[in-house]
Amino acid sequence: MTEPSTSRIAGYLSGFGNEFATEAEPGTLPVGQNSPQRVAHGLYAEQLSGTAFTAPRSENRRSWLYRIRPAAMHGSFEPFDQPRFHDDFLHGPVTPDQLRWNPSPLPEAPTDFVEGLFTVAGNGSAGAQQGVGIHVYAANASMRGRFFYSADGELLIVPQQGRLRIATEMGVIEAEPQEIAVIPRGVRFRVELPDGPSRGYVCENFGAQLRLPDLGPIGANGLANPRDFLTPQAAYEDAEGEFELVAKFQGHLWRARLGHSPLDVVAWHGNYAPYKYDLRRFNAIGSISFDHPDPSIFLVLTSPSDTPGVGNMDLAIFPPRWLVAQHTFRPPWFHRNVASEFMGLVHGAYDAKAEGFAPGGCSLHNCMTGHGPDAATFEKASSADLSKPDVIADTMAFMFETRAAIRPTRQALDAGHRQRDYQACWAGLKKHFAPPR
Ligand SMILES: O=C(O)Cc1cc(O)ccc1O
Ligand SMILES: [Fe+2]
Repeated sequence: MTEPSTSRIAGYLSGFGNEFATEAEPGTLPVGQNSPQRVAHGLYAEQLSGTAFTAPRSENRRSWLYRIRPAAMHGSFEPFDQPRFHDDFLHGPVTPDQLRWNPSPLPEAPTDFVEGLFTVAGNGSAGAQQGVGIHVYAANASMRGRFFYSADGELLIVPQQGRLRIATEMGVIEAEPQEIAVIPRGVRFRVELPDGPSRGYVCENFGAQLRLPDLGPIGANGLANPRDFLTPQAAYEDAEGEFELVAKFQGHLWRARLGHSPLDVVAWHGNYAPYKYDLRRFNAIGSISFDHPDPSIFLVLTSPSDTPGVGNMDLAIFPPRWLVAQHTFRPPWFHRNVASEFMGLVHGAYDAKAEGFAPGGCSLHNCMTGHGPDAATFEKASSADLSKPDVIADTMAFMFETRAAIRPTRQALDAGHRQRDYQACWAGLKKHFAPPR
């Protein structure tokens, strides 16, 4: 069986959540209607909804796909054995410890994206339509003859090492480290690894779809700007053969036989589609007077919960920036938060941790668990010369922040690459207290 390649890869369509219209063959999209008696070029029309039909117009997401064969055509599903990727967060012990992991080891045996997913933590469930699954992937092979979708949540993919070529039903996304890609719930795709061994993070969002946050007093521009979000143009493959469709459904993986490539959408229109965003485009806003601002200033995307202002899940990043605050401890302060924080490092070093937090690693600081700068960072920043600005260059850390506690999985707690001595990074903080006489 030869692997099909997408027939046409054009550029991207720009904007967040737009009503896009794109066709890989001219004259495919019906004019003035969605479902004509016969679709042009002998295609099938199919609607893919991402919100309830009756969701308010501002929230409503759906697309119309014009494809060679409908998505209904596949064999029956049977369990697919990949036990490292799941959403069983309820059975592991939940510790209030600060937790940190070294970068996930890259595999030696051939391992594709689906096989290389490893669930680290999460909360909520697909059934409850709230919470997140937090996974890392470490893979060295392109998916061959295999396609995947999650019916449980949209997938926010954060590559850390190696580019991803994500061929989806709606077109091809190429995402490199320092970019993110979001694949909506249900959209089928194949991940190819043009750089070989690759690693990254995935947040599977069971709640409301990610969106740009309101900007409040920041104004009409800033943080992540809508036009920097890129959605692929339609691209299709017309291939028959022995293929496999892997689905994540209610926390479990399933496989079904397919006699054709499901990436056979010749044209589509709508506002439910994958997208990518280059985190280096983020317009960081920070303190130009004093004090370190709350990390909400670094919000890229948010999945709202049913409580206004409280995210089911937020994506924040810590990009390169200048630090100029006066009479201020410039790095992140010591803190305990009501929200729970999973962090990863895509590139460089993170300003609160002098060592130990390596690119490809991750940390988890749960609700009300104390954390902050390590001892070396504290000593350095406490005596830094504030008459000069500091530049934080060559760095890209991120945080998945959730309202519910993030429950680590048993396999993550037991993993050889967990740093069992993580707390030691604060052990050297000296007692400086000198009471006034
Ligand atoms: O814990 C962390 O390092 C993340 C973080 C960064 C910051 O600048 C302020 C608060 C916060 O939780
Ligand atoms: Fe924090």
